[in-house]
Amino acid sequence: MRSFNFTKMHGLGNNYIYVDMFKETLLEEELSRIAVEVSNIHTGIGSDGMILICPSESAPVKMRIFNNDGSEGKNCGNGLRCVAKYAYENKLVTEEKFLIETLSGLVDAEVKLEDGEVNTVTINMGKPKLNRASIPMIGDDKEQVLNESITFNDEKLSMTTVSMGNPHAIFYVEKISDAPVTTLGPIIEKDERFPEGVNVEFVEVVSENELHFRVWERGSGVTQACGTGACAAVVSSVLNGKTKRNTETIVHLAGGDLLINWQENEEVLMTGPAQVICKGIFYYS
Ligand SMILES: N[C@@H](CCC[C@H](N)C(=O)O)C(=O)O
Repeated sequence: MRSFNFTKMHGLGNNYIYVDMFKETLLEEELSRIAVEVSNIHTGIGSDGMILICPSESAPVKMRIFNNDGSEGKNCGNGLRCVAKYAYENKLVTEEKFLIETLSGLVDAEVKLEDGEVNTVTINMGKPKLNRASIPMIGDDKEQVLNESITFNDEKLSMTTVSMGNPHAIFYVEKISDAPVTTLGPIIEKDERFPEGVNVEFVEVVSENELHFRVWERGSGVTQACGTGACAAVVSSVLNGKTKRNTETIVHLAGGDLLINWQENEEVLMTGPAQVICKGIFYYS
C-alpha cells in the first residue's frame, strides 16, 4: 500500500484534503483518481476535493485544485486562504504578504495573525473577466452575459456570468431558502452552452452591501461555500446595480460570511477565515 501525509482544512466549511508537494510525491497521471478516492466519504477521508501545495517558479507556492469528481479547477478562493495559512504556519514563507500561483495566474495573499496563528486571510483575486469567450460560453465572443434571459429545463431565468479564473453563472432569487440549488444546479452545470461546465450560484440581495448566497459547484455539487463564487456574485451584483463598487459587501454563505470588495482598480479583494481540521496519513492502492 502507498501513502501520503495530508492536512484537512476548510474555509467556511468548503473542505479539501491538502497535500504538501514540497514533501510528498504523487504521480501526475494518478492525481485525478486519487482526488476521487480521498474525497469519498465512505472509503476515503471525505471532502469537496483535493488541493496540492506545490513548488512554483514564479511564487513561493502554487495551488492546484481537484474537485471531488476528479476534474481539475483553475481557481479556488477558499482553497487559496487555506494554502496561505498552511504556507505561513509551515514556514514555506516568512512574510505576511506573499504571492500564490494558480492555474489562472498569480494572486497576492495577506495573512492576519492571532496568537501566532493565521486567523483570517485576504486574497487579491485579481480582475474578473466578463466577456462570453472568457467564461467560456457559446455565443458572440464580444458580448457580456448580463441579466440575459435563458431557458434551462423549460424554466426561463435571468443569468449573469463572471470568470474569476473559473466560470460562474449567477441567478437572483427572492428568498435564498427557495433557491433551486439541487434541482437546477446540476442541469445548468452541465449545459452544453458551457463547454467547460460552470459553477452555479443563487443570490438574494439583502441590501446594497449584503447578499445571501448558495452554490452548486462544478465537479463537487453542493458545498458550504465558494470563494470565487462569492467574488463573482458581488461583481454581478455591482454590474446589475444591486450593490456598490469599492465597498465591502458581506456575503452570507451556508458555512459563514466572506467580505468581498470589487475595487475601483477592477481587482476583487476577498477576506475570510481558514482553519485546520486534522492531519494524518492516507493509504491508497
Ligand atoms: N470551492 C472553490 C472553487 C473550486 C473549483 C470549482 N468547483 C471549479 O471547478 O471551478 C472556491 O472556493 O472558489
